[in-house]
Amino acid sequence: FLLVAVASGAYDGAGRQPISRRSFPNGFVFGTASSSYQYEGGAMKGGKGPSIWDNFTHEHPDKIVDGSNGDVAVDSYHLYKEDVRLMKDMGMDAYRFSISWTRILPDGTLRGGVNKEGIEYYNSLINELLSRGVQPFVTLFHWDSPQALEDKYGGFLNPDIINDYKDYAEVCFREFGDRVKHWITFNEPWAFSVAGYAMGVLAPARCSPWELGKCSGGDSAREPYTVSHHQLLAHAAAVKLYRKKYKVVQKGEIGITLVSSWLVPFSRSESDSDAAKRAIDFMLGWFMDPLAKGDYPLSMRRIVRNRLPRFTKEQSKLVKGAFDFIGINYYTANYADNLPPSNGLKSYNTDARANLTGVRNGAPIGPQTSVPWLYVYPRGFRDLLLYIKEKYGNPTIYITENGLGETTTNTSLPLEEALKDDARIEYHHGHLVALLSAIRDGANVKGYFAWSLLDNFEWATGYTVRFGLHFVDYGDGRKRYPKRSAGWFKRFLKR
Ligand SMILES: OC[C@@H]1[C@@H](O)[C@H](O)[C@@H](O)c2nnnn21
Repeated sequence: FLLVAVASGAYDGAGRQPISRRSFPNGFVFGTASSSYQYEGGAMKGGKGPSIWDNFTHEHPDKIVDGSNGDVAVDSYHLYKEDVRLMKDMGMDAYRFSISWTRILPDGTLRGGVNKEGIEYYNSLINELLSRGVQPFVTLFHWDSPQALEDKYGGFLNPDIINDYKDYAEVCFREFGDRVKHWITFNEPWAFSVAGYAMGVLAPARCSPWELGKCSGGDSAREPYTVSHHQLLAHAAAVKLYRKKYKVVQKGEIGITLVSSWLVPFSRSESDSDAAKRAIDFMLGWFMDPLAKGDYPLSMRRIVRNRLPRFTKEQSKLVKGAFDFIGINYYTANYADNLPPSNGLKSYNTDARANLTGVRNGAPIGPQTSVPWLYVYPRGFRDLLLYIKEKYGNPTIYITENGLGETTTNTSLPLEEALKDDARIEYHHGHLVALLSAIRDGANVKGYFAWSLLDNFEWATGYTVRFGLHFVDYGDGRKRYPKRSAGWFKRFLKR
């Protein structure tokens, strides 16, 4: 068996369970993932309008660990052909990237005009992918909403954005839908709402004054719920449009990407078990319940009460079933420790009454990493996927992100050292084994995208955290160098 495994290239000689593309069902899609603000650069080039991330990084460089921004990022705006070559060289089947709303509609609205250079850039990228046999999976919104709409009516705080988002989506369906067959409307509405409006640490950095972001404006008790509600309604409007006007001819599929950690009760007590259930409702159920059942989870209704928006009958029908697939981003797991009800200040951050921690009595839930929130816990990947299977009727799933980052402030590390990312190989191997186990137990997963093809702009930690299968030399023209993990994937993907 070992000889066969070695011969097939599956066994990488490191004592790991042999696994390769051939372990997965026929037609299973392997890819890498990226996003426009983190990769493209060309932030003011080619007719692109400013996004809230251009505004946030330039107005508040102090809120980014290294004071950096995505003006150039990893310059995929100019180097995308090299990127496609790298993913092809690994043997990847697909590439998940996002379109910048303001590269298509610079002031966010159709009335403001379509930017032809933006259309041209994405046509070039899509055509380059297809010419190399790589399928495009396109995310329409990965947090970089138009600054003009923020200024005009408060962005996602205002229901007006639903129509502007639908118009933007239609331009993309019309211009690219003949070649793009997999659409993701939103990336992680949870992260956009919580980091942007409850904690206030990511754009547009709104929150109650006592919260982490020490924001100048916002309300952590209400705005996260309003913004999530509008993302769900905008998502449903785009799905309805795609199904009504484009799906029959273009024959593509459309879904949404959600993120969830796996939550393990801190103790065997019933209160901690309930805390874990509440915590997953407040992170995943917030979106999966409306999409699968037409309303928010009962646990949220009971706690958040009149701060939680209501769906009209019409809206509930629009949202329920508004997906052909669900994208799942999985990275890590936490213990959930019950918190007693408090009469203190209200905030999304405390509503679930669950203290989330990676450590229990001094022992981490899994190996810690140099990224504070990321503990390695592949078991949670399997458990989360089987939880979704049981609770939500086994929807079709793509794993749209899974990956390991490391914090590297030491810029003088020799290049050959920087390429030795055995921990990343271990991480992906462990999670692919867990994924295979969930699939063998019936989870309906059709693909897996590693985050990320390249090191890139990691939001509030700027360029100090690297998630790439390829090292990017920020000191030398953003040159790309395959790390050991790229070589591992090449062997794993060999047909
Ligand atoms: O932090 C690493 C990555 C980010 O770079 C992605 O933009 C985001 O979709 C995400 N969600 N969870 N983890 N991630």
